Amino acid sequence: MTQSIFIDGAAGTTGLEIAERLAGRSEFSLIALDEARRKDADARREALNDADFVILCLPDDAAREAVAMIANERTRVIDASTAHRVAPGWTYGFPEVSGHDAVAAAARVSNPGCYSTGFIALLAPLVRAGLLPADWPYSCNAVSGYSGGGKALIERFEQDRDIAWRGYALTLGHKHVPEMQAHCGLSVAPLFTPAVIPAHRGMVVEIPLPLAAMPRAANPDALRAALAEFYAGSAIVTMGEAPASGEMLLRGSEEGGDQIELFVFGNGDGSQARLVARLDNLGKGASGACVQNLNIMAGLPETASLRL
Ligand SMILES: NC(=O)C1=CN([C@@H]2O[C@H](COP(=O)(O)OP(=O)(O)OC[C@H]3O[C@@H](n4cnc5c(N)ncnc54)[C@H](OP(=O)(O)O)[C@@H]3O)[C@@H](O)[C@H]2O)C=CC1
Ligand SMILES: CC(=O)N[C@@H](CCC(=O)OP(=O)(O)O)C(=O)O
Repeated sequence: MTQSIFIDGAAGTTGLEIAERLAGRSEFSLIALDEARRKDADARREALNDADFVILCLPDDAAREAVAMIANERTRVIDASTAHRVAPGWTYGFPEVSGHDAVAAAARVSNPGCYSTGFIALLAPLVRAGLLPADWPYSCNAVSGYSGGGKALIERFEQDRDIAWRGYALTLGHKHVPEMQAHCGLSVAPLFTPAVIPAHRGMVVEIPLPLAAMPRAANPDALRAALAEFYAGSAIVTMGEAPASGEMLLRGSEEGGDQIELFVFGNGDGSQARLVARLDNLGKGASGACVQNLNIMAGLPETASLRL
């Protein structure tokens, strides 16, 4: 039987990419609101309650408002915004880390933030295995393509070609920090330094580790082996090959995709390591993860219509 889907915020960056991925899927039918009605509260309320699955691609306040409009037990929700990522009653939509069964059974799924996806993919399995401490003050440095900031940041970067790097969250209160801390089980909030670069899409998230100074920390080879074992069998989370050239590149022309690649680099004596994740902020960082969660919730193969 065909299941109906309403993407609230379908005209935005994340919503458009989800619709592209779902085009041609016979298992789903899309409920669409035309341009004149896509922000009309009554039209949205009707669509939100008619759909089997709702995917929210909205700013946080509008996402909270949309959830409050759902007045039936049947409609299941995937929220791409930050509104519900540490909220009680919501399942964190990172199936590799939260568990596929939990996502499959959930009525309310919060899609992880793009930076958080890289951070949690790297750190959660290692802390859980006791190979890195849960009580260490981790740092995370990251760069994102400008599509991570939605329509407004895309317009800004495409109008001002002179911006070569944009550091932000300078007062250290980035909205992804609570989910990073909660879903890695850390007792101390990580210190997070994000920046935007003049590429449309793509991101690199890095956790530098002064292993020799850390209590209960394994060596880089053990960390790499543990991540490879944890994600063995996943077509989406993969281990990258150490580049023979000695450098990693993110190219502005890259088309992106729904995989995430993980790397563990270490120095000769194993006293320092760099955990690095490379992903597409619009892929596993947003739309690809929404479609993966939708597939799992609908009981379908998790990689259907993903860009692998
Ligand atoms: N871009 C990314 O890489 C990622 C984004 N996200 C999250 O996904 C969500 C969507 O982000 P993104 O697609 O980038 O943002 P965009 O700004 O590109 O799109 C948001 C869309 O929501 C629409 N909208 C705003 N308010 C309402 C409302 N009250 N009712 C109906 N529609 C409304 C906007 O309309 P209009 O077109 O008129 O402005 C716009 O089309 C956000 O919460 C974002 O944080 C999550 C992970 C990564
Ligand atoms: C480059 C850029 O601005 N990125 C966004 C995060 C994108 C993302 O993951 O969004 P949500 O957490 O809202 O879902 C930011 O840092 O606010």
